[in-house]
Amino acid sequence: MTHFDPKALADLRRSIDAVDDQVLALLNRRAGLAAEVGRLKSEVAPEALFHAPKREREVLNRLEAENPGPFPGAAVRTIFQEIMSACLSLEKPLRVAFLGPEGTFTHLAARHQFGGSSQALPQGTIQAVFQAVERAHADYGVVPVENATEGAVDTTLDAFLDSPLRICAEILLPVDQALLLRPELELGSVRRVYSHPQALGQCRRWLEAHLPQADRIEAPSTSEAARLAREDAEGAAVASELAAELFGLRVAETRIQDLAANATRFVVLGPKAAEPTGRDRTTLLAMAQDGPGALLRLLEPLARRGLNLSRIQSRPTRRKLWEYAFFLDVEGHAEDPLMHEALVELQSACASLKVLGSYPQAVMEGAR
Ligand SMILES: O=C(O)C(=O)C[C@]1(C(=O)O)C=C[C@@H](O)C=C1
Repeated sequence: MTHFDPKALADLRRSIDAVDDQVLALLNRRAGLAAEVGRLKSEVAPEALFHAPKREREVLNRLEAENPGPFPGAAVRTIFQEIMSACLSLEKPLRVAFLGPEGTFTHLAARHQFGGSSQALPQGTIQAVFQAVERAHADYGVVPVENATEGAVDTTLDAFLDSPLRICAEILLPVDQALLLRPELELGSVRRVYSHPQALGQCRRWLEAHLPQADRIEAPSTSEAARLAREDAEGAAVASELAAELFGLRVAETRIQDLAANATRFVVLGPKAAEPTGRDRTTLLAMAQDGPGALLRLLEPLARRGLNLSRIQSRPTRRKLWEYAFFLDVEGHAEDPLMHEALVELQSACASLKVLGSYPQAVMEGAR
């Protein structure tokens, strides 16, 4: 065994301190430059959104590609996302509405996309997130749209039917559900399990096996479920580990979802369309014309051009009996020539067609 040398450790830590001082000085120099960018922008358009997602993507891609290591590439992205979020807060803080309360998976997704220095505006419902952006109380909104186990989030799809908002980004996050209990409570004494219906669905088998005696009680969000469990002497919640921390609960079991690789896809509602990146996705909202072959006429213009349809979902329009709206996710950007051609053709094949947005395809966090 080698001899532990406390002096060598102290020396190394002193060297780390010196490097940290340099990192801090450089961060402040960077913040000064960003503040100058902010002043420049406010001279041109004081009311404009200062957030520049394309520039952020370029910065992250360049730094990750040029990173010689040993500093981990994924950490380069996370840290520089935070640095840019902090720099932007000096220019003009970004207001981000999301399905709250704080601690939901949607909150995690919003932080992942916009960093911790953005202003978090938790909303009670998915509809309220849409309204916050529509009324310009928020610059962006983050809502869940699809889960790997449970499928579509119908409330989000329905909100698009009545909203002028567009999708400007998507976020893909692994979702690990945990069973949270009051610190003194044992699993056998639980009588009620609170959670969002989607989360209860994701953990159906685990709950049947381990808590057959408990009633399932639906809550508007996983964090709200954690708050309810905190107030119920015989209650538990299915929520994130972050919610346990925020609401003073104990994590009785982690990763209780039926599908180990559970993930949720979120979309970002925003004011501006995203520019093409070469690896994009387009979401369309189409009302098919009534009559035989209507769905075929919707798909054919895409298939003929080899455009990959990654998802199709239908929802009743609630305007007319048996009338359906189709949500289509197609790989590519609306400005790509082939996609553009297909959209023109689709326009005449549908009763109505709306491009909900073209945006960069998300890569699962931690899988870059
Ligand atoms: O380059 C800009 O436009 C900036 O505002 C600077 C900066 C940055 O910190 O690098 C900050 C926020 C933007 O979203 C993009 C980049």
